[in-house]
Amino acid sequence: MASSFPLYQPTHTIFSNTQFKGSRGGFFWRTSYSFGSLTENKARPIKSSVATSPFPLFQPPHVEEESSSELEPVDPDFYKIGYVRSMRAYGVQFKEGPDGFGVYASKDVEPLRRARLSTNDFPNDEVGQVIMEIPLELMLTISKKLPWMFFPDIIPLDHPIFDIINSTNPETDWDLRLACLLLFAFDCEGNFWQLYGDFLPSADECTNLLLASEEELLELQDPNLASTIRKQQQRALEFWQNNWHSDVPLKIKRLARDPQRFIWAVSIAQSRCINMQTRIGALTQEANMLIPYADMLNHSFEPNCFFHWRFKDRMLEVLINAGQRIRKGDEMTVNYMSSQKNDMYMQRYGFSSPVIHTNARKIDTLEVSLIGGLTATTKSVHK
Ligand SMILES: C[S@@+](CC[C@H](N)C(=O)[O-])C[C@H]1O[C@@H](n2cnc3c(N)ncnc32)[C@H](O)[C@@H]1O
Repeated sequence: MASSFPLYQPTHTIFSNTQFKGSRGGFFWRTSYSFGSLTENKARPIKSSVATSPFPLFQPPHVEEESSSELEPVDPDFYKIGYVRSMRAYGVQFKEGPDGFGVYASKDVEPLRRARLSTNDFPNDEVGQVIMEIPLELMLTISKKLPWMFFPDIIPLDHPIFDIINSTNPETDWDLRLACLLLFAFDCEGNFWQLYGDFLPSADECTNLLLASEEELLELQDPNLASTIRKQQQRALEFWQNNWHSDVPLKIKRLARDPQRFIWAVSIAQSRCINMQTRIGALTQEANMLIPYADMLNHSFEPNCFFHWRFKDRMLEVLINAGQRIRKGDEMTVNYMSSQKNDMYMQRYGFSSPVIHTNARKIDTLEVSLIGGLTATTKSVHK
């Protein structure tokens, strides 16, 4: 145990006022991302002014005139790496702004008259209501209950990371488990996450409070929250110390050579995990998932989008709420955790909102899962 271990100090954090006004009226504890900053965890490429050769099969959505100078279109490679693996994005662009990456409408969308629960029922002319489709193969998924399962099946049976994951409690240690999977995926030659990792927030960009220094925690207005975070930092550190000690084989060692790398992976898991019930064959199970592209959606208590798991072909789809009118340039948002307290948002995502809204529209929301992360919902709207 090394409780005095100095946690990673962000290089450019300005924290004197503890919490900062976010662009959506909420507050977050760090300054907004610095565009193009170089850090130990790879900086996220931003729009390059140099023309890139067009991708032969799919073109990233045409970059329209910016509605706000604050938003930077993301590097075309961000689309390409997903498109070649059957990710699809319709009528939206990914852009980088004050809250990091976000998803924005690239065209107006008129409201649908009625909601549908499955895009399998969608006639072609209504497919525009789906803004993203992400295949299971791209996700990092681990079941919440024993016997645990993960997908895709990237870990060889005899790999020691198996034992490390098996030593965890599936219900409470989902973040440690996902962090292990993520670090393993980064180490797998040719794995999609090696490429997608370039677009994840680095340690000094990620706003999850696990990455806060002691100095920063002392400035938090809520001492209980600070103490919760200290315990979580300690838990992650102890996990790394127990499993990444000097005798472990190189194939484990190289996944997280220092605790900062592991704690960064845990903070990515905490701030980007989506909980869903998935059905693979006859087996239905609750899973914690890192879902590329969908994890770029920012939060709103009045979201215009929601997630839907399409059982038939194992796709996550992101749909626009039926009845919702979208204007070109609007940000597409989901509700991360309805009915959760603000300190949970601060802890997990690094921002809080002055008001937690209940949705005023007449919507039935069936929450597939409520605990610990972005929640997949299916909705039906009353006429
Ligand atoms: C699931 S990620 C969303 C994508 C993220 N913006 C990015 O750049 O990767 C969650 C993180 O986005 C940011 N975020 C999402 N919604 C926000 C909001 N309403 N206000 C401020 N920050 C938000 C926070 O940094 C949060 O930890």
